[in-house]
Amino acid sequence: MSDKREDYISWDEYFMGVAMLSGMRSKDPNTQVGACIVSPDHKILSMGYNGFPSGCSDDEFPWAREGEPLDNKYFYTTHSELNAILNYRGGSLEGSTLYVSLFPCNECAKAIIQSGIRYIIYDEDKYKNTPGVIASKRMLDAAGVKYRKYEHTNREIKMIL
Ligand SMILES: O=c1[nH]c(=O)n([C@H]2C[C@H](O)[C@@H](COP(=O)(O)O)O2)cc1CO
Ligand SMILES: [Zn+2]
Repeated sequence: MSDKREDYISWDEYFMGVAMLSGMRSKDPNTQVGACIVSPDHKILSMGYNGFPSGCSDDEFPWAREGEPLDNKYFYTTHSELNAILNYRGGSLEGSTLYVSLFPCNECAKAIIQSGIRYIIYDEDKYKNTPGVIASKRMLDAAGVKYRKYEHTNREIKMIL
């Protein structure tokens, strides 16, 4: 008879939890996105969140959503998924799974496909009606990258840090 704990978190809760924790590092005042890439044997390979590239100061580059292209964030932010892919220095991401708190855009979809990620588990899909996300799904479908929505369990996790 085993004395194993029964209320441990599931793989999905674990990896989406890590993705969400990573997103908490984002300085974006409007949307914080986190990503976690996992190997087929459940090992975390990489993590990322949305932010400016190294050397581009969060205090000097703009976080605005509006204004001239050079004066808002969109030219400058690296998306969480791309950061997670680029943060991986170990070799191949072939066959891996991406947990991400927001459905990947078309630019990230290209990087996901080309890096060999085969599965996506996403939480929010708040830009689903935008051309970027429609194009993303079109490419992911064509390339055979599977995606599914994360199912919330409503488990509350409290950490005192
Ligand atoms: O897939 C994504 N991954 C990702 O990290 N982002 C980032 C870029 C921006 O910093 C922010 C989106 O900003 P906003 O929601 O204010 O337009 O989220 C945005 C997307 C778009 O789907
Ligand atoms: Zn993106």
